[in-house]
Amino acid sequence: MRKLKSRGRQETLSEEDEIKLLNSWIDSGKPNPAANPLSFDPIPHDAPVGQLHDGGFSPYVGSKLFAQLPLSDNTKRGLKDAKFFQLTDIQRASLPHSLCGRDILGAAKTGSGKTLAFIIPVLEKLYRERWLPEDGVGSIILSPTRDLAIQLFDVLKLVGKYHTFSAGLLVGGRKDVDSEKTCIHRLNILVCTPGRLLQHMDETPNFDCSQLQVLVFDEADRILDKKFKKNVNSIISQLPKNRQTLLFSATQTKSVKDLARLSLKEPVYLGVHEESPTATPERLQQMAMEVPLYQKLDVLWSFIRSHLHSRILVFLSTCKQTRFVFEAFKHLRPGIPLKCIHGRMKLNVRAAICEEFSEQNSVLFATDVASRGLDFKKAVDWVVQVDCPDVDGYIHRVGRTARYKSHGSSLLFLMPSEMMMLEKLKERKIPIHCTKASKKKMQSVSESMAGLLVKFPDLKHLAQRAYVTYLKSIYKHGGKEIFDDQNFPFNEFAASLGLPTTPKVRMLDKKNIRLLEKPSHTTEHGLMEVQNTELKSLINSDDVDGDFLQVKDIAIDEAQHAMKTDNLPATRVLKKNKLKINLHRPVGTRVVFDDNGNTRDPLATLATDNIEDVKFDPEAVKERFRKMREDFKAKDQEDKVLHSKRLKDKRLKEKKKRRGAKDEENEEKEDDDSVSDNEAMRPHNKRIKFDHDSDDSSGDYQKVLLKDSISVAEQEAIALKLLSSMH
Ligand SMILES: Nc1ncnc2c1ncn2[C@@H]1O[C@H](COP(=O)(O)OP(=O)(O)OP(=O)(O)O)[C@@H](O)[C@H]1O
Repeated sequence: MRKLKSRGRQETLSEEDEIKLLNSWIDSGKPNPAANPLSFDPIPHDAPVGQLHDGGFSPYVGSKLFAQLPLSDNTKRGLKDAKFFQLTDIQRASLPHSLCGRDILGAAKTGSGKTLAFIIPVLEKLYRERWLPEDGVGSIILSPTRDLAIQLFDVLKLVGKYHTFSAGLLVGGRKDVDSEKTCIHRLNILVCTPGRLLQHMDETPNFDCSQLQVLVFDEADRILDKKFKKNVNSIISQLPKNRQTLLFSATQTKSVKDLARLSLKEPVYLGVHEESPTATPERLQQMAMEVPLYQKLDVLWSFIRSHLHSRILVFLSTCKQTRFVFEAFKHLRPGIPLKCIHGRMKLNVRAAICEEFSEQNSVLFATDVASRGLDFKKAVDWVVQVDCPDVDGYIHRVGRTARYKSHGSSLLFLMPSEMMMLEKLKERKIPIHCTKASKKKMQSVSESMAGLLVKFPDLKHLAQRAYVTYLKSIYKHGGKEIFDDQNFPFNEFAASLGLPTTPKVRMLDKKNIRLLEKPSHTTEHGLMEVQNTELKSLINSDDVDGDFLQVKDIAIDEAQHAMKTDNLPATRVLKKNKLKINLHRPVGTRVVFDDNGNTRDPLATLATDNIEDVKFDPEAVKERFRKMREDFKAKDQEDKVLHSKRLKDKRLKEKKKRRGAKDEENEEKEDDDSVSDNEAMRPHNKRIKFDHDSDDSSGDYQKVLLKDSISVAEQEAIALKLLSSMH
């Protein structure tokens, strides 16, 4: 039984009654008696959630059912179809504010329903503004990953299915940019990743966001961090300031520096679980285990072998590691289906794999591409973290289990040098218990791995790359205390992957290049081979998860330098980094083009046109290009402003025209309706109209009219005549 507050009295309703009440409101097609979808009394910013403010009546603060909220029927029906009836904590706390148009900074545990907390206000805002497809972009929902964007788009389609807005999913990795360009101006709600949105802002001429009403950042702290900083700043600079901004995350940023660039207006901070004793879901059981690096695969294998009837999500830190462990374990056949997703896979393949993972008990090896926001259809039983992330990363990874009302467990492997992570987790109110692997159940796989690597050379290559990328990732992210290269067990780790020799790794950072660990075999050929493999893998890498993008340039410089000095075999250089040098033309010679755009021989040009050979001044050229770029940018900006103004005017005109037409139509309809109220009038009016307007006065209709117009006296006279003739 629960108590429901309503006008001046308290009703006690059972859960069943609440649902009945909800259904009756929805089915009756009438608005919720406690709500008017088109008007809102603003709630004071400091109104405590769950209480009436100012002693007065507020129908939605503290609402427990969606039916009690002042939502449009379209949204309510969408929610009902999706079987969303009761509000979660974050929905209950945020919707009353977001529906009033306030900016929100929402923080709530993973799996607590933050998605609906921003999808509903987006739909309602556009509904109340009577947004039409021709009005263009009314709302943008930004997601840090493509996979999460797809999921958000699905929820939007589910809940918004009775609305008439057009919505689009704009994410990288999809090749249909051109078809997006042709229809983007007709989309009202965009769910996108920052990169693709910016691409359209820069490249699509008729893409106009000047009317934007609501901007949403899901996983806001991630989108606002340095990886997306440039893109997000550019996006924000092109959006109108007069908009509503909603930010949600399980690890919300409160950094003034991060938020300042968003121009928020008196944002309401809602940390609904701040008073909770734990920062992670209460139904989540969390364990940590001390595992030396070289035993990680043995422990992971043994864990999988003893949980064959579970759905297990295993996080590793780089794409190569993920691929290697997946491929190697697949050959070893643990007795449960294995799958893997990482950033280098195609988007649709990743989506299909996630779908499959939801359908059957299996193990999914994943990089952090799956760590934020993903909501697998069926509950994940275990989240295993083979490599230790930072605390925020930990919260999001374990958040893939124990979602909404389900239970789940997690296991974190910590190397002896990482044990202080336990303290950091406890400081952030994350209850985690230490555990040990059962010796009886431990099985070693390194020997089998070594056999596999001999049999499958590709796998050996993958193992070497996994080794290199892992070391680089902990070197870059782990900090000195974790990565102590003097005592690091390089050889044992390589052996645990089944590698016969320890690859030599050059740690590259901006300042210095260090060689770590003497290789266990020293033939020059062997050494070269590994170095070159490593360079190649770095240069070719678009390994988003491995985070080696910064290293790329150095690696290329090195490769080029090495080619010059040491005569090392050539290493592939990225196309875009190749210097385009025209060998036939001396450097510093002016290039002259003829009217058709063809280059002319410089000497011939000198002879015929008497043009002086201009000395090449790189600084001057740079300066000229810089100026040209600035001019272009300014011009481009001007054009954009002009274009969006034109579009806006056009839209307003069309809207006015449409509304005018609609009003006329309504007036006509009203006229008609008022006429139809007086049934006797309609045929009469019509007839008169017909009679007077018609040229053809001899028609049937006229005859009927004539018949009708015989007077009573005439009728009597005719009747009398008939009677007398009968007698
Ligand atoms: N009001 C509700 N009633 C029933 N189920 C709900 C409700 N709100 C959300 N859910 C369900 O709870 C699950 C988690 O929701 P959601 O993905 O929005 O969580 P989240 O807080 O965004 O998680 P994360 O922080 O991991 O992104 C989903 O399966 C969703 O369908």
